[in-house]
Amino acid sequence: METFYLKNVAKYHSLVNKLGPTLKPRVSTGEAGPNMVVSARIRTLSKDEGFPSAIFPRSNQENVVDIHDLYNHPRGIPILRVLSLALSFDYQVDRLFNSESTTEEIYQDLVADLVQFAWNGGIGTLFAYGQTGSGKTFTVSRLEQLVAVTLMDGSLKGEREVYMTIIDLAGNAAFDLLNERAPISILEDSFGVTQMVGAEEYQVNDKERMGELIDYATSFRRTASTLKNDSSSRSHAICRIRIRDPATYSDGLLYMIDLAGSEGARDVAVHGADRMRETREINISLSVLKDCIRGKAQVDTLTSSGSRKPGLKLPHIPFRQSALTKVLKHVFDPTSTQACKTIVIACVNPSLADVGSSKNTLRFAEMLRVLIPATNKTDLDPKAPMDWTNALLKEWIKGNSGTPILPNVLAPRESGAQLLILSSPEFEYRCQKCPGVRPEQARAFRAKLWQMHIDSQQNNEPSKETTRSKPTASAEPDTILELKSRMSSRDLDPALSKLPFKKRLRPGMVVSYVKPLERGAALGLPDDLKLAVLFCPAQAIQRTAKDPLEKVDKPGEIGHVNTGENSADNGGQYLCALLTPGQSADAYELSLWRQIVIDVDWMNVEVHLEYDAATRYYYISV
Ligand SMILES: Nc1ncnc2c1ncn2[C@@H]1O[C@H](COP(=O)(O)OP(=O)(O)OP(=O)(O)O)[C@@H](O)[C@H]1O
Repeated sequence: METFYLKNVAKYHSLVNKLGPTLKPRVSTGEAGPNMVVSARIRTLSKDEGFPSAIFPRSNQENVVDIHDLYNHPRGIPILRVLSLALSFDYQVDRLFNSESTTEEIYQDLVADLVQFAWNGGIGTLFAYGQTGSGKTFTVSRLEQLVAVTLMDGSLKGEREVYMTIIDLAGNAAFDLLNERAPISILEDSFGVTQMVGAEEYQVNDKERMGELIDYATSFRRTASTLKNDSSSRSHAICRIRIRDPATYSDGLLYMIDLAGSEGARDVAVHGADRMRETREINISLSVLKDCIRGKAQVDTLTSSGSRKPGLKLPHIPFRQSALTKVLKHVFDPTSTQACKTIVIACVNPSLADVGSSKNTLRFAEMLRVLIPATNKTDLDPKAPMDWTNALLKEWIKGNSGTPILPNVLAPRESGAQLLILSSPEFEYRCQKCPGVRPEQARAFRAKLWQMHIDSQQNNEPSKETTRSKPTASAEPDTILELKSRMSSRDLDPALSKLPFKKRLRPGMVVSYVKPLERGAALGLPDDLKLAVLFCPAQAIQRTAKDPLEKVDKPGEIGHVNTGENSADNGGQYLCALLTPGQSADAYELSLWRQIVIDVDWMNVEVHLEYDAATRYYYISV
């Protein structure tokens, strides 16, 4: 085929030049949601490749590209496929970067906001997807360096601690790229939290150090040569940046993922059976990823577009089906209450020789776009923010802020539900972007929205009934409400309650604890934090962090996890997550990332908590 293309380069140019500029415009049936941007980057075409460019950004319609493929007609005269199958090869994304766009432009347009979002406590995820040699590593590695600069140059407001972990996944096996590619395990603990067991996490304080770690990890990435790329990445590389706010102990997360190249069967045929199997595994994990990204976007759309109904059956998100999506559980888990934003960069090589793969990549990108249908609903409750579309929300902001909080700045595309789950630093940051808005006004405005939401849910008796219903051990939950109803910390076996609680410690149990003063001070914990959820025995996560560059052992550097140096018996310690007081009395928020090790001796008593889906808080039940 490549010979055919090369022989007909002149013919191809003349056919493309004859095409008029106006092809039938693409018509969107809705608008993109605020939490997902699907973009495409057309890589620069090197002259040495010898093929003309076959991908053409449409001049009269933004973010649409046409691919013109040459067809070897049986009568012997090559024709453009696009003429015989009009509209077959045009694709639309949310944001298109042409071959002149630099990675710096992509960063400014898409990624800078994602970094700010994670800095403010959200979960930001960036994927680079595309066939081998399409520029994924080129794009992600430069973006990582730019992220390092932003995180470390002091331009973001507030104090944060930054931690990095970099792993790669080949099939279902996982390896630590900051520890000489040592094998690690991706496990879900009994509390349902995914742990990268054995992976090291490093605190970083300057951009040089971050850059060194990124380069060090790259040198351990698994690569092999393909027809398209001399050193093709045959694994998914995941860089996780955890951004801790020491004032609140909450974590924002930024994932930057350079996916393995999707190779066609033609490319791997010359490499034998092992390579075929490897390619099959990569393609399966990419397919699961597509289902998860799409499923999550559908769930977001259904639960936040104003069309959510109680008991609504939500799409299944198969995040347990591959190691890649398991690591990203809290991005895809529909029960996650942390706000998430996702960016996909579909990378394509514009060469005519690659049209087949480019079409696949752009088709994949299009499939990830879940559009929010235009709605003219009239039955939305004006007192229930969960129901509000973006238009209603903007109206409310305009009429209620009292200060000049601009609707387009606070909620450019969000629905009411999406604004509610935005982290408070992000909410306040957006308010303060409006001239003249003070921090206390921003906080008060958020409280006003939340109060309205809580009031609206309290009037909604049937939903309360559902959320408080008895847990059942059988059958997978189908809806968010049903799932939340099982989020009680009570032991499912009432007979066990007769035993002293220290004899029946189990993951998921909530305990109150009193820490000896000097230990509390050493951990830097505020005095009011006295409830915690047990995860697992401390020895299950004990480790030391080895600095891969300086070869120095740094015990206990991971997060603020105390590895129990003062304890005589490690079996008497549990890794726990803290519960922090919420906005209303007796309400608590679960901070999954604020983990500490607690001695059993410090524990006082078991506390029963019930999750209330309406307010998204845990309440002490008597
Ligand atoms: N936008 C670009 N401008 C200039 N050169 C580029 C660009 N994108 C990629 N390249 C070059 O193309 C080659 C392949 O890029 P890269 O290794 O990033 O591809 P990849 O998609 O990560 O491939 P694989 O999946 O096989 O790892 C590299 O030599 C890279 O420098």
